[in-house]
Amino acid sequence: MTNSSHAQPYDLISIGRVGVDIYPLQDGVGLEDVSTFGKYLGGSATNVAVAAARHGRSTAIITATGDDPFGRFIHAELRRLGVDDRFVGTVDALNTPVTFCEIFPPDDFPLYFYRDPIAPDLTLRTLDLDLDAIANARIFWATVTGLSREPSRAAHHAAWSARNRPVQRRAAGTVLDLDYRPMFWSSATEASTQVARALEHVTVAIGNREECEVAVGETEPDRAADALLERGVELAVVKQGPKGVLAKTRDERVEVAPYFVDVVNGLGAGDSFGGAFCHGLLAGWSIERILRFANIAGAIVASRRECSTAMPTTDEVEAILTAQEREKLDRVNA
Ligand SMILES: Nc1ncnc2c1ncn2[C@@H]1O[C@H](COP(=O)(O)OP(=O)(O)O)[C@@H](O)[C@H]1O
Ligand SMILES: O=C(O)C[C@@H](O)[C@H](O)C(=O)COP(=O)(O)O
Repeated sequence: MTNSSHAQPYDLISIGRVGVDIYPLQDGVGLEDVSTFGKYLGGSATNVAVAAARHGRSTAIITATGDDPFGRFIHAELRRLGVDDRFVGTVDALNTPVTFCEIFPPDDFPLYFYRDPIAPDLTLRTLDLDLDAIANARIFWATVTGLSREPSRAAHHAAWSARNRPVQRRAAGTVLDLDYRPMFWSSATEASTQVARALEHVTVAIGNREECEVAVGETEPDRAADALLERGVELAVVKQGPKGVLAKTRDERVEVAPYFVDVVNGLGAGDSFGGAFCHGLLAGWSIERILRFANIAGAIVASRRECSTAMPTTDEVEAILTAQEREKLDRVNA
């Protein structure tokens, strides 16, 4: 996987989990009582690439599957959803991971990951990476799960070195999704240690309140954002599910209220938020506009069952933004 033949730098390259989400078609019951399931492309980093592709961005995912029918499904879905699959490796000896969830709206969506003995995406090595493509990508998105095991952890650090090397400082558009899934770690303390090392290399950190606690020991959004800025990131984003989102830079604080929806399945909202956030960053929007757009994109996915195929188009999000602005104007003029 060296010497990318992709002529233009990608808008977004993400690295991390891929799998098949096997989600119940019944709500409010445990997996023991579910009778039918849907099959969807999944994995947090993959979902982010799909989300950005839905906004017209050129994206690729660095990951790996097993050599099996689910692996072939993943390649086909990536291509169908507009994500370049050239950096998706195949590990013969491992199965493609599958992920089940339970759906107890509005706020309980337990996940069951089947990634034993190890997921192919955690076996990624530095020599599997196209470091030129990573260095040139306008945004490089990584998640904390990729730091949970070697050789994936070393590969992530090699990727950050490739981006930061020419000028010996953090390259713009280097994002760490604080995504913390406790089942992938021996302890929260070990995760905190690895997140601290990673935060030395990135310019943007995004996480929910629980993830901020693992990252910097804070759950209160303002304090969490401040602590992330103290670690040297330029932009810290604290997602708060149905309570909206806060972002801070050294000179700016922006908070956006939630866009209310009837929640079907909250899983994937953060990934939709992430892909939409990257679209806004690439477009050069103000932080406020980025957050308002991404907030709606996240809420839309919370109102749908699945993740990857639920990602909204730009037009869907813009239509809601326009309606919100019209309502605001009507209120002012009333
Ligand atoms: N129930 C919801 N209602 C409205 N917006 C939501 C809801 N859940 C998520 N969102 C939007 O999506 C963003 C990301 O969701 P969140 O659940 O905080 O992330 P994660 O899935 O990473 O935990 C939130 O900051 C918010 O903008
Ligand atoms: O992330 C996974 O491996 C499973 C995902 O496909 C799942 O949809 C999910 O949990 C999404 O994560 P979130 O956006 O942080 O809720």
